[in-house]
Amino acid sequence: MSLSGKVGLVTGGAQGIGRAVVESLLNSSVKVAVVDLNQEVGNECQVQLDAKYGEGNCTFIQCDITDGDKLKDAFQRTVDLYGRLDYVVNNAGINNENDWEKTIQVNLTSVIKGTYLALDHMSKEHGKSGGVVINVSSMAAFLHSPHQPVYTATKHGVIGFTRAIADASLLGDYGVRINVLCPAFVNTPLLHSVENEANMGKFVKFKDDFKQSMNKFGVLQPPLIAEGVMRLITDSGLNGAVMKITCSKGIHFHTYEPPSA
Ligand SMILES: NC(=O)C1=CN([C@@H]2O[C@H](COP(=O)(O)OP(=O)(O)OC[C@H]3O[C@@H](n4cnc5c(N)ncnc54)[C@H](O)[C@@H]3O)[C@@H](O)[C@H]2O)C=CC1
Ligand SMILES: CCCCCC(=O)/C=C/[C@H]1[C@H](O)CC(=O)[C@@H]1CCCCCCC(=O)O
Repeated sequence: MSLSGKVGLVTGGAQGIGRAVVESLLNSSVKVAVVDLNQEVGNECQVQLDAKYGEGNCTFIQCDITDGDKLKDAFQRTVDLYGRLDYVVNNAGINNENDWEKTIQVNLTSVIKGTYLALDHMSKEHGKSGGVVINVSSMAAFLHSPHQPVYTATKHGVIGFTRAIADASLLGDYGVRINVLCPAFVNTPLLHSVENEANMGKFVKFKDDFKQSMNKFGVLQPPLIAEGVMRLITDSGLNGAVMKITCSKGIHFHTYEPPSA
């Protein structure tokens, strides 16, 4: 399936999982907007991606996704620059049990806003030609973590929201497939935040337990997560899917029992 000529937007795309996703999209000839808070890492990312993939294929847009107006502008700038929008990956996330309200804003509220903005630009309801949204949750949504109660809550929320809006898209014939991705531990800068009291708050005292869990379950590399994202984009049968990625089982899907009367 050729993705050439398509346009993607990835939040938190300047490093970690988001950066790997951006590179997979560029490798498939998709033009990409890299939306990220971090100006310095974003500039560095732009220079490296221009050198590797050629200028004009991606653009870094500095944006705090918790600022609704700025997020709206980032979407509009992407469409103004590349003429359309086909794929949105709501990936940016933080781990901060101290400032837990911020964690809810970044990990859940902004994912909801990003999904609604994606629909504004892609839904047939608005005369657009459809697309795919992928929201990044975590295996923390399945294995409740004593180190991260609010992080865990946000990741549960992302799954609930995504499954419900995916059903709405199907019922309303929006032409947009909306899926959720739940990785286990991934080797990115986020994982190092487990050491910091500033991030973990009073739960920092459980950091050894957290590290034991990483040793037990293993740590994935970002390109495998990007492979999962590409599958969610290219498999036209997937809507409301909950993809899990773990060391033990690789890429697989969560199945839910059908509701009984
Ligand atoms: N690393 C891991 O073990 C796992 C990560 N995840 C999820 O994957 C996603 C990506 O995480 P990583 O790549 O590991 O993290 P990371 O910390 O390496 O990268 C996150 C990126 O998001 C950006 N960002 C943070 N707050 C932002 C804001 N307000 N506005 C715009 N950009 C912002 C950062 O500047 C950074 O470039 C997150 O949603 C995370 O919860 C899920 C499961 C495991
Ligand atoms: C320092 C914060 C990084 C947060 C990254 C993340 O989302 C981690 C999630 C783990 C959470 O801390 C505890 C968990 O349950 C999550 C990962 C669990 C991996 C289970 C793998 C199971 C399997 O291999 O079958």
